Amino acid sequence: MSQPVIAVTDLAKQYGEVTALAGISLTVARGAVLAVLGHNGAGKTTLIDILSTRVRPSAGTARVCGYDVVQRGRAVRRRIGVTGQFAAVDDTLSGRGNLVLIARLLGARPRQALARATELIAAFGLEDAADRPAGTYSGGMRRRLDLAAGLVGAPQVLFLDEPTTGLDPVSRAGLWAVVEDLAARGTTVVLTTQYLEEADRLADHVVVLGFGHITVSGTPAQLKARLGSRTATLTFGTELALQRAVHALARLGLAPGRAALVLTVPLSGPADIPVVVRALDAAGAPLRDLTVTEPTLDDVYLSLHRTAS
Ligand SMILES: Nc1ncnc2c1ncn2[C@@H]1O[C@H](COP(=O)(O)OP(=O)(O)OP(=O)(O)O)[C@@H](O)[C@H]1O
Repeated sequence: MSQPVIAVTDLAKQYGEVTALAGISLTVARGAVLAVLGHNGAGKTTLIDILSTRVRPSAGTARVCGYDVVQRGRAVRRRIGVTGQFAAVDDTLSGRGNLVLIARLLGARPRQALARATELIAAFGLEDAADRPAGTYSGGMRRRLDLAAGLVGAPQVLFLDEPTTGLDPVSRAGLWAVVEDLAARGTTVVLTTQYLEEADRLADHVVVLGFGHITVSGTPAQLKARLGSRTATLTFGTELALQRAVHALARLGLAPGRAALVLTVPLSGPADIPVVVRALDAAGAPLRDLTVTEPTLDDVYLSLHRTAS
């Protein structure tokens, strides 16, 4: 296996009495997308700040692109992009002007700089406003420009701290497409998010932080399989059929939830569906409809919170 692009070992950060990170270890492979989830104050931003060399760890080590973030900060900074928080946008320049300027500062020729700016403007849906001063942009447009600015240099590793907070659904989808495209081309992405849908959609690996510890870690599918359960929604044509079904399910040890002529039953494995259907048939409780819902990461997250509290 090739070297991980990010390797974190026993990383800890203490702010006075506050333990922001309590000694975490993780690795991220090239081109992978890691989503870091967690409650407010869980340590997500601290992790990003250490990996992007803004904050020094109190203990442990972190390497990005093979370079230690403390010893070789400059080498790390040359290879990463950090969007959102400190991308500087000049209000007097147009959106396009800002992006061209950054590209030029990063060493691109005028024509390349303009091409890169135009590509990013299109990716973030800023075409209509591209030639207006950035100072006239709405909050959401400004945020999109900030994100585009962080991507100008085509970094090897991109850190996105809550990248889509405050974006409308169209802009969010635009950002997701950009992240997917970058990862497909080999850029490693670490993002923090409050949106489980975002982690589910983008991430190869999810780490949930709780009070500075890794509470759970795995692929979105593994987390859902481990902590969520599938639910069967059974719809009946008559009250009689439903009553029979309730008794038949009770004999299987299942306690369904009920609303009108609909029962919802948590399932623990694939074999449960045929078992349930056969039991209902045998009880003379014909089904009008059956749907099975997979757990979402939201379910997983809520279940973790319930366990923690
Ligand atoms: N500069 C600082 N000085 C003192 N305490 C800090 C500092 N930065 C972070 N902390 C504390 O460290 C803990 C972790 O904060 P961090 O910002 O990493 O959490 P987070 O998971 O990003 O939270 P949020 O979702 O609210 O952004 C919190 O208790 C926070 O108050």
